[in-house]
Amino acid sequence: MSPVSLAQTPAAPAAPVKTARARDAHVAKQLESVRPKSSPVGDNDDLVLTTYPEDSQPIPLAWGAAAPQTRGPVVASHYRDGLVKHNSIGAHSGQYCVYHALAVGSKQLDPNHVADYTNSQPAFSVPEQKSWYNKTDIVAMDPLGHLTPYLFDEASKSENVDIRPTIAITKATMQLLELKDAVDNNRLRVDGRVVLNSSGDVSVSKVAVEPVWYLPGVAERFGVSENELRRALFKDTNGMYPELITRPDIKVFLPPIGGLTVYIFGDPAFVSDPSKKLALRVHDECNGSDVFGSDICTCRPYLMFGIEEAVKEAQNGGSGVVIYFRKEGRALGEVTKYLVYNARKRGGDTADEYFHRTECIAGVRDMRFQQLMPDVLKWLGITKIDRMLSMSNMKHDAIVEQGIPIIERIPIPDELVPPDSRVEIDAKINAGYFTNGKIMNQDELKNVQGRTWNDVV
Ligand SMILES: Nc1nc2c(ncn2[C@@H]2O[C@H](COP(=O)(O)OP(=O)(O)OP(=O)(O)O)[C@@H](O)[C@H]2O)c(=O)[nH]1
Ligand SMILES: [Zn+2]
Repeated sequence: MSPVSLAQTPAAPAAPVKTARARDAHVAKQLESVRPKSSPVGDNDDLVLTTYPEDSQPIPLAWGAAAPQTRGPVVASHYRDGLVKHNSIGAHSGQYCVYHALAVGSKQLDPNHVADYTNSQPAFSVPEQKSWYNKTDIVAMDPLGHLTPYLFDEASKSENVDIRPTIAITKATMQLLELKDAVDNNRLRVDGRVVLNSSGDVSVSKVAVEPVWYLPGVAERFGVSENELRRALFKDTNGMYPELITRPDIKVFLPPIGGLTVYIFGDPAFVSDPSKKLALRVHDECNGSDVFGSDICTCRPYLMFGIEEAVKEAQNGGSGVVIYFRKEGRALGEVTKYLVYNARKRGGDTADEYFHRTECIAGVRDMRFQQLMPDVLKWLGITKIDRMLSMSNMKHDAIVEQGIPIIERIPIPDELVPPDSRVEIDAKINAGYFTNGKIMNQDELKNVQGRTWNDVV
């Protein structure tokens, strides 16, 4: 197998190849040098390990350009003519790209399947924003990702490439026991518009977003150079994406990570209307609590409180937004989180040691890095947040740093803090989370104790 060495990385893109026919011959010749000659897993003559600028003719993609057609589509797929024409590194659908590969590999999916998007168009419109058309406001999602089948259908056909949406917009009715309880106990009223009936069914508009990173912009948010970011992404994923190194001309990367979902209560048009009040909860995934009700943290109760407050804001003539990010266990994953739980329960679960236990195992206490989170707020056209349903200083600072003021911060009410999660909440408050109550010192935190294994069993 001929190795693809970093030394082959060209300093700058070569002059473009003129005609399609000449280009194809040129590409075939160039790609010969990077084809594996033999492989322990069989005949791989048709595989290309990576591409180089001089082999390629990417479809133009000018991130932040002033109009959709000058901006151009995000093209990641190597199928059809995509090998030569792709303008993005990585594959669609975040972490689910691997399932796509399994479907193709197990011959259940034709890789050249052409999607039929009939009737899949957005169920409501998100008003176009200035932030969609500059290089700095939005760097972690494609602001045109919901419009691709309509804006770039022609390009998809004429260029013979796969251009896929990365955003989808729909509507639903939500049924949650906590919302029924809120109606039963007169915290929410039935208005037939937002709260539909006495069962507490709620009308919601929602948006699913897959990650699309503009690498220079992401690097800037993290205060590193684009090259440092590319090298880290390449090396730390054990070389999963050689084009991060071999294609400095390609600026967009579809990372294999979870996306986000926006839940909007009330009229979606009000979200970007500064004359209407906005309540917002930004929530990071905690499957154990959010779905399965573990009482070791405040996640589900704060999420439910956030939804209830968002619904109230919508009923009061404003709107409410809840954004759910797939960043399980502070983006460390559930395995790390459970290892930390064990270490906490075996080591005396006190609030003064709460973050230290995660640091011991993961090396850091948190990998959520909220710097990219505000992009979706800008995409929605949010210019201020009247009521922020979060105590997190990291979320607060990231939003304010991106120029969106937060008028009021609302902590989780004490009565909603579950039995075993006092440790978490007091440790967080000591570490800088917002509170209207007492901030304990390190000594006092030693006395805030969670369950031990003996209590759990
Ligand atoms: N690694 C680790 N993650 C945890 C632990 N407890 C909760 N989490 C994760 O921490 C994150 C909590 O996110 P959010 O519910 O958005 O809350 P927050 O950012 O801490 O702050 P608030 O907005 O004030 O609730 C989720 O990703 C949880 O899965 C823990 O002990 N260890
Ligand atoms: Zn949790």
